[in-house]
Amino acid sequence: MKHFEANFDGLVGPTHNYAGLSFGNVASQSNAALTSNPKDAAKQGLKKAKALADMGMVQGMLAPQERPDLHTLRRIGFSGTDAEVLQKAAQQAPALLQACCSASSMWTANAATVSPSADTRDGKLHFTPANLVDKLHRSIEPSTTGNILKAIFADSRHFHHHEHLPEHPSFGDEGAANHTRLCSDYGRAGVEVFVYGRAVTSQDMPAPKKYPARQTLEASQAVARLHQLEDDNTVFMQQNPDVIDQGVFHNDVIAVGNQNVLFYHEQAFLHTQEKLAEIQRKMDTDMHFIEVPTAKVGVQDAVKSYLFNTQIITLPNGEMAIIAPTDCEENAAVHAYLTELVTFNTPIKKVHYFDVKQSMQNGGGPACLRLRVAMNEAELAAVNPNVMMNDALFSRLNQWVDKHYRDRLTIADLADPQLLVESRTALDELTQIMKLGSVYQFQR
Ligand SMILES: N=C(N)NCCC[C@H](NC(=O)CCC(=O)O)C(=O)O
Repeated sequence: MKHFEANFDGLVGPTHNYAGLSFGNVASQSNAALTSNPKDAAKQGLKKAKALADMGMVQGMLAPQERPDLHTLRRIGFSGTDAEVLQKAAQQAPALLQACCSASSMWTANAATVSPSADTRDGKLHFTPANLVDKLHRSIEPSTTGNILKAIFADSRHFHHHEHLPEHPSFGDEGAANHTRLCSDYGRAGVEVFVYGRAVTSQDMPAPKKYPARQTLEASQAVARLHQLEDDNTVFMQQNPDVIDQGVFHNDVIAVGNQNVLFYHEQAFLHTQEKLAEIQRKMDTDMHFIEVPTAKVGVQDAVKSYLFNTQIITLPNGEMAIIAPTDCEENAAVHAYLTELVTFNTPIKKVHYFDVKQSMQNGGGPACLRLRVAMNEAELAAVNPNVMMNDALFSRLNQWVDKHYRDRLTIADLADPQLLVESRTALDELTQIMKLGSVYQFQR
């Protein structure tokens, strides 16, 4: 049976904006209050997804969430008509309104952790939506994320869905952004590497001092238990707290893996050599550990350019390619490194650059925009086909964006009741295009 790694990219929602909501995420904070362009943002994402489909990759799209989130605003005490709720929230608690308007679900690397069936004891593909408790605006995503994943991966003979972890900082879970699956072949049992920022139950372990560590060891262990992984195919590594304090708020900002390649910065982890040896011991093939030294690319350049928030994909011809943001091309040190990398003796042979600047300005690169789901043919055949990227879906979604999205959005616009109407109209139509059923609160 054939096996694939599919990428499911987050479709950028109609309220994409720059509110500076993510403390510890340098781009989000430094671009706060910029005017955004939701239409461009959605189209940049669609272009990247379509380009991967055209390279022969299996590519799907995940629907955005309902924003402004009137359900949450009402839950925290704003009442009246929808327009009144928006107006009162804007006047009395603008930060809460902004949190309820973020299009942050576009970064589907944070949607869930996914374990392919080759790794799990029950032989099913497991999903656990991330609770994202560290940030208010993200903590309101997991229930709808679960609805969307269930609407796409519906067949219980193949797919096993879990509830998100308890909503407490002890179980801070950021999903696939802190999880990398390594394997010799997508269909063979691999090694699932969970990278955490702090451990709650061992207070003497190092932790960042300035910025939050969003992922806990306890959350990673809980997901590994839920997904029925064996000790022999899991590795838990700690992220270097010093790099979290330099803006590496997720591990996928400093490391990325694919099959037998782990591409990471010299300063990414703690106890690096010991942990890499454990990975190698548990793998059934030789690993390529590609370590980028600080002397070639400093942490600041890595954070600015998102060198490691790149996708490493295996093309149908077996070669690997890197999908990088154009910001990597514009940074001299990073561009020089990538140009050299493809000449090394590793499976990575090409780099493709994509303009995803609307997302990058909020700290989301190509890898943040996608959730990886390794599947076999039978599982792929059970996926809702209406979310899979092809010529028809690409042109349908571009038309949909043209019809419903604004090309300019400021923070002040978030209270505009018309934006709510536009957003709901767009999402209602999208659920019909993607045949998702009623996944949103406003449809229930
Ligand atoms: N690295 C991965 N996988 N994902 C990137 C997520 C970026 C996101 N930015 C934001 O949520 C900013 C929203 C704002 O400020 O308006 C975050 O910090 O959670």
